[in-house]
Amino acid sequence: MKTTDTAIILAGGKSTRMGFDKQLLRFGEQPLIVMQIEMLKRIFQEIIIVTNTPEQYRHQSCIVIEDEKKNFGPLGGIHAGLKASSNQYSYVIACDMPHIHIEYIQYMKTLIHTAEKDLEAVVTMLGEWLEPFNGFYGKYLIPKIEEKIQQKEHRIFNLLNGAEVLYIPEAIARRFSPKWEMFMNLNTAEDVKRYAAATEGDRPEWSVQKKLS
Ligand SMILES: Nc1nc2c(ncn2[C@@H]2O[C@H](COP(=O)(O)OP(=O)(O)OP(=O)(O)O)[C@@H](O)[C@H]2O)c(=O)[nH]1
Repeated sequence: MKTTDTAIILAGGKSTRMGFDKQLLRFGEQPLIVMQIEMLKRIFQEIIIVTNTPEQYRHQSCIVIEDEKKNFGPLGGIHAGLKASSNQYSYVIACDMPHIHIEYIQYMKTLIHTAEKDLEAVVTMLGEWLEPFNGFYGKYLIPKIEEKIQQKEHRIFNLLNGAEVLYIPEAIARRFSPKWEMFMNLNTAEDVKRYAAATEGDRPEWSVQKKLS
């Protein structure tokens, strides 16, 4: 039985380029990560946040965990999230991605459910480049991630290289998100300013919270 009802939000990064903890980025009344949680709850029964600061989420009805393998970047977060997931496949997104595309997520779920093979991941290509987030990862990958971590290999690209992956071509993904917004992430304060300026009118002003709760 292929189950796809978990979303994992990766929020355990160092935010070095941003200069402040990305988990605290706020647009108007709500932190971005809380907006993500609300949106993802529409289509997922289980939400898992993988963070270094679990105490900040005590008011959220989510599963909140820390990396088991620390300092392995997003791969460590995916590993902890997949282990905690009660579904065979989990959707994975970074906490700095403001555009969640529900139809695209549903499309990927359908690909998993209708695939003849047992896939290990569904991710999208941008030309030759892999988009590691806004994709699905299967529990089958847990031992492979552990092997990579043991080899001190952090790159998601190299993990997927040896796995049964369905790569969605760019042209198909662009039918859903012509300007590629659904893969956009905010790495620097400049990115945030640019994004806020581009969405002026749609998004309330941005700020940084002191803490989430
Ligand atoms: N759980 C977990 N999440 C991580 C880890 N490293 C990065 N992430 C998350 O993965 C996503 C992409 O991270 P990056 O932007 O590449 O890294 P970052 O540490 O947040 O930022 P920089 O320090 O500027 O590279 C973000 O949502 C991060 O919070 C980690 O070690 N553990």
